[in-house]
Amino acid sequence: MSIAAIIPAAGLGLRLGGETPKAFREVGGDALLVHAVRGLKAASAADLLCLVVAVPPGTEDTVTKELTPYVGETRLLVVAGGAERSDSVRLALELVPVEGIDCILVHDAARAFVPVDAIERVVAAVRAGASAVVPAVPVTDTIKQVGPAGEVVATPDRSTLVAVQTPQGFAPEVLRRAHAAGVVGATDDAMLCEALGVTVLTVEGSPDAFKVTRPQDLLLAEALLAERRAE
Ligand SMILES: Nc1ccn([C@@H]2O[C@H](COP(=O)(O)OP(=O)(O)OP(=O)(O)O)[C@@H](O)[C@H]2O)c(=O)n1
Ligand SMILES: C[C@](O)(CO)[C@H](O)COP(=O)(O)O
Repeated sequence: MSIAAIIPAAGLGLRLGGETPKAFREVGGDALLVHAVRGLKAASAADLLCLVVAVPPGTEDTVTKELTPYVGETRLLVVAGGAERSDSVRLALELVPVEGIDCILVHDAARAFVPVDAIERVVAAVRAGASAVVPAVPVTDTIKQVGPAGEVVATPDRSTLVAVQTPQGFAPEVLRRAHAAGVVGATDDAMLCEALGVTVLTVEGSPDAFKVTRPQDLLLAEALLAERRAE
């Protein structure tokens, strides 16, 4: 059995700013999307049967050409993404083969620097029988729940909170059912599974799997990459 991976990379990156869609912004001379593909390939090697990337409409051919040198034997499919992240994942999921896959990973292009061992923990947990797996890290801020006027309503116990990252891993049948259910407003794929009553398991994530979201995240990404290249 093999792995399939979906990379939602169709976002505009409005919080990051700039003219170029976020997945195509470069760090250390390569696009975030290229870094994300390299990470998945490094973690799953020959096991990665198929990679489906959702991109801004109109960029499919360019992205196919740019990613082909990085995928080796893995089958690469590039599809136009949708209005929301979950639409992009759903459109990509439609292209994932049904036969021969025991784990589907969904991985943000924006979390381009996730370490190989974090990816491997997700895959191992799915292969050990979990239906849905998310990498998680402890929350370092105090989190407040607020009301409509910004007033604090509650302070959840921080020891019960985690921040979740990608890649998120799924048993293929569960991810397909979750996306078919038509839930709107989900900000990750695990949330769609939770809506079905599926138990979502957490495994240890990594601070390096931060999501490039705002301009200062690019500075962090450059520093992280320079450190890795110096090792
Ligand atoms: N319609 C969308 C929106 C987001 N994404 C992808 O989902 C991941 C996480 O989304 P986020 O970091 O929020 O990216 P953007 O939507 O691009 O950011 P912003 O909200 O600042 O515009 C990114 O890899 C992004 O490209 C996508 O494929 N399709
Ligand atoms: C999927 C995700 O990266 C998990 O933390 C996150 O939910 C994406 O959220 P965004 O606001 O669309 O970046």
